Amino acid sequence: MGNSILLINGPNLNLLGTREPHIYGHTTLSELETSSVEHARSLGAELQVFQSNHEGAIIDRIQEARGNVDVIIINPAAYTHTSVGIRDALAGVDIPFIELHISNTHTRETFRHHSYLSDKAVAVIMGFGVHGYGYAIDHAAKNITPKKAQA
Ligand SMILES: O=C(O)[C@@H]1C=C(O)[C@@H](O)[C@H](O)C1
Repeated sequence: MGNSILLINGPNLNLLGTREPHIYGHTTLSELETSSVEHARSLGAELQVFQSNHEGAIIDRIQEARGNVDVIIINPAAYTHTSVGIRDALAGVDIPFIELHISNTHTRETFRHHSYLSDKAVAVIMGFGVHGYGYAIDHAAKNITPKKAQA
């Protein structure tokens, strides 16, 4: 069996498809999650999906991943720019993660230019729209060796 991947989407991404489609596109969260699971499976990997509008719920889900997830792909959405807690949770579980954004945050408001996560991420993917999720899954499935395998 290939890598176990956890995909986490943060606040307001449950509105994908109708939320500012000129920025985030017309794909719904359900469509995105379904295609992501199928894409991971085609690469021999297993993908779990999670979305929450609540910082603590995201932190709890990250903590639950310790010992049973090989790679995390996270679009923290607005919490990218505010959350030390999510940063600390990712560091605490010691699971490699890819930070993902649908938009190129550096072309947007200045408050979106800083991320509390990027310096700890294996990689940051942004600006490719929802196609970025496929790119992240490709890398997570094919190019990241689980830490347990490194021991
Ligand atoms: O592009 C994205 O996926 C990110 C999504 C959000 O909801 C914003 O708060 C971030 O600033 C950007």
